[in-house]
Amino acid sequence: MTTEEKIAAGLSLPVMEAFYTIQGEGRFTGHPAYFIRLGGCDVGCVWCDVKESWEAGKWPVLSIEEIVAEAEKHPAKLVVITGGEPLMYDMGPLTRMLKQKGFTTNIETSGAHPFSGDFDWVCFSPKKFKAPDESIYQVADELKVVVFHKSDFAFAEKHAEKVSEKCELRLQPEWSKANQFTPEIIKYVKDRPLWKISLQTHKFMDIP
Ligand SMILES: C[S@@+](CC[C@H](N)C(=O)[O-])C[C@H]1O[C@@H](n2cnc3c(N)ncnc32)[C@H](O)[C@@H]1O
Ligand SMILES: Nc1nc2[nH]cc(C(=O)O)c2c(=O)[nH]1
Ligand code: SF4
Ligand SMILES: [Mg+2]
Repeated sequence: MTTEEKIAAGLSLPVMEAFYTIQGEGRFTGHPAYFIRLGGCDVGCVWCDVKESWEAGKWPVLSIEEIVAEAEKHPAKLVVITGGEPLMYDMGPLTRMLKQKGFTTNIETSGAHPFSGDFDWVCFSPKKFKAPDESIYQVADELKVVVFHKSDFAFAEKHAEKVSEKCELRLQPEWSKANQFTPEIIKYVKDRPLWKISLQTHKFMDIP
């Protein structure tokens, strides 16, 4: 099999970085977790905080065996797969291997590509820059909308109408606009308690 064929089969993946840290955002904020950041994203968010991840070809391609062996070196059994956009790849083989080894598998995704993989928790963060694939709405456990502009509240409600009833709803201030939008998000959530606030707490702690 060529490297391209292995990537297409989800048996090897471009890995920008992998690191053991504390989940800073969303439902599992505060939980120690091993992050696997895959290279490659075609969504193009103007405010993306990892633009260097976008070009897949820049990053080393590792086999899923190598990726899982690194994850096993850390005490927490929680893995967060992020990127880049992880759903550009078939997440089936990597997530099945992680689960066989006893890991809980979480994903951070824009949902812009068809859903794949065996995930215990799906954090769906839709973007105006590339519409989500319809496959994400039924599997999302958490809808996490980044607020960068006042129109993002209506954008959030539009996606909230399409997710399942059990899906948790969160608003997260875009980091550079947090001073401007956090007061509006606080008021919004107090008035509409189906929504919760998510902050990028790792940035306050100055950890990866
Ligand atoms: C870098 S993305 C990678 C995963 C996937 N591409 C996605 O967007 O969900 C990880 C999370 O960070 C959020 N994010 C990215 N840049 C941000 C910023 N400047 N401020 C707040 N959240 C941001 C995204 O919305 C997403 O929830
Ligand atoms: N600590 C920490 N928590 C995070 N939660 C989601 C992140 C991401 O970039 O996907 C992230 C990240 O980059 N660092
Ligand atoms: S989808 Fe995620 S990784 Fe891609 S540009 Fe947007 S925030 Fe960045
Ligand atoms: Mg991040």
